Amino acid sequence: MALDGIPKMKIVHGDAGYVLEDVPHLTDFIPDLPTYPNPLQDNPAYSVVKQYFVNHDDTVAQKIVVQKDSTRGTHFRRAGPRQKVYFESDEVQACIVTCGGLCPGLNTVIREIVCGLAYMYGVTNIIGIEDGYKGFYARNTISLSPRSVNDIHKRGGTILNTSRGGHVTSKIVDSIQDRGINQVYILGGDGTQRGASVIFEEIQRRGLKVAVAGIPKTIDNDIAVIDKSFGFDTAVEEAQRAINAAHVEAESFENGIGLVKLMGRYSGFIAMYATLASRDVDCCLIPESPFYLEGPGGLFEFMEKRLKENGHMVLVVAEGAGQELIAESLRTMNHQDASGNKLLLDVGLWLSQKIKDHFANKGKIPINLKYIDPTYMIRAIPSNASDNVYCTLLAHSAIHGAMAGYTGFTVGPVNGRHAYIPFHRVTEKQNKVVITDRMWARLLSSTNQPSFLSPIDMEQVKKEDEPANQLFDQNSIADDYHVESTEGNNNGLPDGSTSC
Ligand SMILES: Nc1ncnc2c1ncn2[C@@H]1O[C@H](COP(=O)(O)OP(=O)(O)OP(=O)(O)O)[C@@H](O)[C@H]1O
Ligand SMILES: O=P(O)(O)OC[C@H]1O[C@](O)(CO)[C@@H](O)[C@@H]1O
Ligand SMILES: [Mg+2]
Repeated sequence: MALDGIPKMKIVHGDAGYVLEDVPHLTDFIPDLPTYPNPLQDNPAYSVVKQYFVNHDDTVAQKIVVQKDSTRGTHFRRAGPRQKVYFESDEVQACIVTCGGLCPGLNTVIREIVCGLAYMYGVTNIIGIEDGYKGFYARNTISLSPRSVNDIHKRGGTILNTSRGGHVTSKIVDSIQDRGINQVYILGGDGTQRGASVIFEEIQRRGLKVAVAGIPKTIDNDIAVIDKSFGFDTAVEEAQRAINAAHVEAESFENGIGLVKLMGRYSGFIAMYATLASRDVDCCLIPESPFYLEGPGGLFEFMEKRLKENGHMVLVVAEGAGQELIAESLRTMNHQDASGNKLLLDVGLWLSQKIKDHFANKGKIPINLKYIDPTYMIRAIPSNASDNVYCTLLAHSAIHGAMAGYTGFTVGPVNGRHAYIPFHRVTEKQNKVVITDRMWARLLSSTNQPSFLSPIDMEQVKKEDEPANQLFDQNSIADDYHVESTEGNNNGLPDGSTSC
């Protein structure tokens, strides 16, 4: 339950600075719940697996690059099936809801929750809530079975539909209670996980035996703690097609410029990875790295040089880049969508016009600019093979956690191992590209673009940047965050927040 807006944390301390940031369990607020043997032990597919069940005290380390004298640091509870479960198969009434924007793989996760519950735990009562959170109280539900979801993973979008806004906690929990739902699987981004957290708190306050499991979804990859979000790889792959087209167009005309706008409201991961993967991009602009157009060291100077050298160039811009520059030139109001997310000004159109105006000036070279905006194309497609496997593991981890009585958690890989992470850890901040980290340096050295930072700016940025996870980059200095940023308690949390 929240105290001054801060959720109560379940922290366990161990030797050598070991800290477990645990997730809630139904028995925390409903004592004496009966347990049952896990039906998986009799499942022919799983019964042969040596050590199939996860040990009760298995945890996953957040920081795996360590030094001789390092403390052990923060850990999360390892995901996976437990010996004992807190639900009998025919007692389970599960529901699934998808919220926020689309993302490749949503249908795969839905399919695998339905099939996983049915095939691993013999659960048959599963319903889909349509249209996101508001569907809890505004729409009828749809019944889901392995048969009805059999080939949905081949389709983009979500068969349940999704929405932004419309989260009224009390009405959602009333609906959960009235329908007798006792496992809630919620797929969505940071906003959705915030919504899931307050649903969990209300369920806990009412003392209901209902497990709430969040499955993080966003192509922006802006969810903290987890290695990466599903659909991200698919989106990066699809972005290659747009970049290829931009390159072909640019190459085929004198002083051709291909400009591609990619998604990324606050985080430039898609633009950064699409650029690194393509090798055809001359300059990548992301929200985390401020840039400027005119004067020495600016974008236009770089473009003139590149066009002189190569006769063409490709620019990739993340939708959230340069917002302050556009706002300055357009003096626009601050608009929001139904979920309260800032509505962005179109950097692609703005930049196209600025580039055209610049090169139209007397004495400048004539250019051929082609602007490609594949925004929704990269997220409205089915997930690729590796995302499909990832989605399956996420669904299974969520099911195992809920069946084992864990609740109020988001599931996701931390350093490659699936873990149960308390909601507040994935919602307290967003994952961003750290421009003082090695991955951004790799990009700068691969495109050879300017950093747009003066030596003074660089010092400032180094001081300000809080390293976050960088997509499996185990060598990243970002991993040092949890030691360097702690004061006193060495667990990455504010002092005084360690009581359990
Ligand atoms: N603080 C909050 N408390 C309760 N509900 C919230 C909160 N923030 C967002 N939500 C709800 O979560 C849902 C999804 O939020 P949002 O539109 O921000 O997308 P998201 O989950 O962050 O996904 P995306 O990756 O597309 O941004 C909406 O229904 C919104 O009302
Ligand atoms: O147009 P919609 O559906 O609100 O979604 C756009 C947003 O969704 C995201 O893909 C995920 O948050 C952002 O990159 C983008 O700004
Ligand atoms: Mg969001």
